[in-house]
Amino acid sequence: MSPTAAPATTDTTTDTQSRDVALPALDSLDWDDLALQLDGNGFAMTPPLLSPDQCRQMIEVFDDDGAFRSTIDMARLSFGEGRYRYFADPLPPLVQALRTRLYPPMAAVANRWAGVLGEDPWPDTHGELIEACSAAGQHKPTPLVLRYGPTGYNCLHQDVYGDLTFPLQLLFMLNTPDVDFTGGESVFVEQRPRQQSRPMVARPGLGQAVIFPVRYRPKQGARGYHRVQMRHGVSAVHTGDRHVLGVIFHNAR
Ligand SMILES: O=C(O)CCC(=O)C(=O)O
Ligand SMILES: [Fe+2]
Repeated sequence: MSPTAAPATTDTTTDTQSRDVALPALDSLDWDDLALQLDGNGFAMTPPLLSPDQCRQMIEVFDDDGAFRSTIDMARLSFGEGRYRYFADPLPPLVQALRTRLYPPMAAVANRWAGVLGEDPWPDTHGELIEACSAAGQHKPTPLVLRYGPTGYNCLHQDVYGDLTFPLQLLFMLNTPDVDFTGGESVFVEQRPRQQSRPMVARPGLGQAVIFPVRYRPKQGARGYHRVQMRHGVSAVHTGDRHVLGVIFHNAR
């Protein structure tokens, strides 16, 4: 570090490092197309956003105990089969960069949704969202890495961690489907009011992300907009290992 550099606090160190993370595909994301996918199907698939190297780094960090604040054995809690680990603060620069750089365009979608549903608007920056989380007693980071081996799966759920729930989240595929693993589809079930539920499946490739609602999204009906609930999970992995990076924007209690 140069002698003129500002004194390092954990936060500024992470922010400085995260500004240097190369994520060129983020800048050319077509948010109009992603919003159309979200409004039409309830989820949106991006082009590859992470490089194969970045995917490998995120898989390797899974075995670094010091990087995580908590580890969940899914079978023990009847959540499914596999393990996931929540990152500790300070987040790895890549994860911090994804959270801060993806938040503003996601907040634009979230604010359009809030508008039609008559809900309060979301702040423009992720820093402000994290301050609002702190004020609500939600201090713990929620980004996580999940590892499923053969027979591993994840029951349908919603990632709610307190009163404050930012309405959109992402998952990043860290392996190559049909090469590193088989099975293990991302599953979404949309629960429509007074109607049967709609199942959907996504198969993101290496480095691709899926954007989806944490709890619900607005859908236009005959009498204006209503909320359509969504849950997500993973079908059984048949062979190999499947790793995913989950980016949730709100913090946890
Ligand atoms: O492994 C998956 O595809 C789902 C991960 C998940 O539940 C999440 O990222 O919140
Ligand atoms: Fe989840």
